[in-house]
Amino acid sequence: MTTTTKKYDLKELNLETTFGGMGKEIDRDVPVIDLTDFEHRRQEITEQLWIAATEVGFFQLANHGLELAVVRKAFQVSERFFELPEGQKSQYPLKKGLNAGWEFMSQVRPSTGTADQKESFQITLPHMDDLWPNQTIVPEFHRVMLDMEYQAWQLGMKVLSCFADRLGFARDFFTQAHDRALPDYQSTLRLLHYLPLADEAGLDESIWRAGAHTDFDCLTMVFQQTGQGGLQVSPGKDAEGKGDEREWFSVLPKDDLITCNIGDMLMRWSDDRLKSTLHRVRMPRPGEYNGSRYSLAFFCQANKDVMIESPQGKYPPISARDYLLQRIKANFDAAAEKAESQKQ
Ligand SMILES: O=C(O)CCC(=O)C(=O)O
Ligand SMILES: [Fe+2]
Repeated sequence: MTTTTKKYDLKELNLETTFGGMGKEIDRDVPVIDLTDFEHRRQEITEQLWIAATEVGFFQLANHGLELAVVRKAFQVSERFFELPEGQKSQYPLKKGLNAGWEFMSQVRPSTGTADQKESFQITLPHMDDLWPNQTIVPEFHRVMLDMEYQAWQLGMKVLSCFADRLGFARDFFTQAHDRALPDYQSTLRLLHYLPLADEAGLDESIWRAGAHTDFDCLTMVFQQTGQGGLQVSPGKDAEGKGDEREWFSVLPKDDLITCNIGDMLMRWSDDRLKSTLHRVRMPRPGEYNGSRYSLAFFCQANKDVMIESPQGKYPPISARDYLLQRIKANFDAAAEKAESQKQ
């Protein structure tokens, strides 16, 4: 088991350093919540979301209204992007601290201390000026991703409006806090490509497609493709010191379901009533499909100038800007420091 001993300012980050081990696998179902006829069934759906989010922290949305054709197109275009030669992709480098642009194996999770085996391209609308591949480089990229980003945002706000109701906030509280029209908007659509594995590769327990972590945001919506598994969830983030006794269950990917989880911002905003849940993406094991895995994730991250204030004062107020910056720094600085020291 690999653990790092670094001390962070945020409670969430110090906890994360204790989560890196394999643990043991259990079977558990993720609650599936059917959004059919949302406006008429709002109350019932809110109850189901609340139970799933307070008890498990993970749930899947069915009949959510986000067209499958849009999602499939976004996957296609994302694959076209990742197929580009490295020299071309590096024209769109990740902007430090802004969640915009392309990175390759640069995310080191505090839980594992090793780089995630993946590349990603992040879309955060206010920072994209020079980052859109044009029509000849990846046809339709801009149009398809804008459409996907908008539809994901709309659905995210619908789900968050249910949590707002239940928390006693105005129904549009989170929509205001994630205002797409403002320059400090910082919700992110992330295209992910987990690298294929060589056939002869054995199992290295310190290497992960995505090391164990909780998300920084309010709500994450992950789109996955049938047959490309690996996402695992550990219920009960707060049970510290479990080491290899920590339990993990796998989430079965399905094209028409959206896998959602609560992130740390919403956990703070709800005085820990809503659970931000630990998860990871494991490597394929010998004999399993070991080709590329693609996923798309939309992170509902409150606008920079919004203050995250926990109603019962469990956490000191912090701006969404400062909160996110600390989390990004903890994930990306290790790789940057290493690259810098290799240059010297
Ligand atoms: O790709 C996945 O299935 C999960 C991705 C994830 O957890 C993340 O990017 O935060
Ligand atoms: Fe995540």
